[in-house]
Amino acid sequence: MGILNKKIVVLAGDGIGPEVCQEAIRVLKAVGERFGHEFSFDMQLMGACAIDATGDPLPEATLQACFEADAVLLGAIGDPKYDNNPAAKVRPEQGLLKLRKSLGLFANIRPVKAYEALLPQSPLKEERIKGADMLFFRELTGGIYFGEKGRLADSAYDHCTYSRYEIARVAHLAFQAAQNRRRKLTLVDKANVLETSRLWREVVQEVRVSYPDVAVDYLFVDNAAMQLILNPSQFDVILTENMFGDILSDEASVIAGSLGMLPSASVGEEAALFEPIHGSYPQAKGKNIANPIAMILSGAMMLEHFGLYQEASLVHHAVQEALDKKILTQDLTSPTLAYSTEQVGAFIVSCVLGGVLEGLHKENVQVGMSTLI
Ligand SMILES: NC(=O)C1=CN([C@@H]2O[C@H](COP(=O)(O)OP(=O)(O)OC[C@H]3O[C@@H](n4cnc5c(N)ncnc54)[C@H](O)[C@@H]3O)[C@@H](O)[C@H]2O)C=CC1
Ligand SMILES: CC(C)CC(=O)C(=O)O
Ligand SMILES: [Mg+2]
Repeated sequence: MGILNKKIVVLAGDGIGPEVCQEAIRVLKAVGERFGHEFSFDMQLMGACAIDATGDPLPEATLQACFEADAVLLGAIGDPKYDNNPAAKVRPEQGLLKLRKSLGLFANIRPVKAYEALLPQSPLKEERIKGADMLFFRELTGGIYFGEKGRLADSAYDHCTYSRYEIARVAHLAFQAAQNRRRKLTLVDKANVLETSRLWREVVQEVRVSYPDVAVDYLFVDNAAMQLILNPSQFDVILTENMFGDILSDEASVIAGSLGMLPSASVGEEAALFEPIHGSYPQAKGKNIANPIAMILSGAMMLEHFGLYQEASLVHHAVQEALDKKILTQDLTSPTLAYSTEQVGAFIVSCVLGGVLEGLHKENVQVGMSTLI
């Protein structure tokens, strides 16, 4: 891969969003410096900060910039003044959902693994989580988050709908990823109760015919929530609908050691967006304590999306170095031993600038994304 010139829109958002974005940008600039790539970063408003500035959680200028970008980096959005006000009509999360829909980001890919260096920190028993390495494919633009919703006199409703097309397109991506991994796919649903889940099973049974080398199993979501903690190593690729994927991947972050460790890529036919799976963690806003690694690894997923596998691998090695040397924020260690958000970012930058390139993967090791989009 030669030298690249990429236009990246950054939606830092709310709470800890700007702090973790700053560290990811530093790391990406270090990658640019090391390899000669030109990354430009265009900061745009989305979320509560956009409501404050314009009244709109996703201003037209932001959406336009995202359409024109090579990729979008998103920190997090959300603010307690909306969370604690059920009557609010305009909310930061509406901006995020509209952005996902407008950019057609139908698949949210969330890798989860148990890092050897963090095993002792986990509240889960080491022997249970050791070696766990899974990849969530969460459908991102359908289901209950996007169905018709409303209030009647004394009740409220949120409709959940899925079409065959919506299920099949994300299922194909998940099967292709499984082919590049350990060739196992688990569909998580609630097909014993929900009609939409029965459609998911039907469509996945059709799609699987094209991937005879991938073993498929089916789990009800309640059982899956338990199996994730009991025996996470049984999972390779987990395919599921929007809300189940949202919930289960936060649960799975306990296996990785912290919600601040999990990155994600949201992809569609035309666009790609990279964001940590966590929210705006408002309690930590401005305190320089948030873990920036989920955001930095989201940047690494963006590098893979650009085909920059060696560069992404260098970032992964730099993160590994931080974990091995215990350069950790307070979610992963005791407050007295903890490093700040900026210190963790600075350490990872120094590893990117000084790390050995020999032996780094030149192919995609994380997700096989080049084959996906
Ligand atoms: N994609 C997004 O922008 C998302 C936004 N939200 C919004 O974020 C706001 C807060 O939501 P919560 O439910 O509190 O979820 P959250 O993900 O912001 O935080 C939950 C807990 O996870 C831990 N945590 C999260 N990120 C961390 C990090 N980088 N480093 C260390 N620890 C971290 C903290 O213990 C925190 O209390 C809400 O307004 C919500 O709507 C929630 C999830 C995703
Ligand atoms: C607004 C929410 C759907 C965001 C969230 O929790 C997520 O995408 O993980
Ligand atoms: Mg979530």
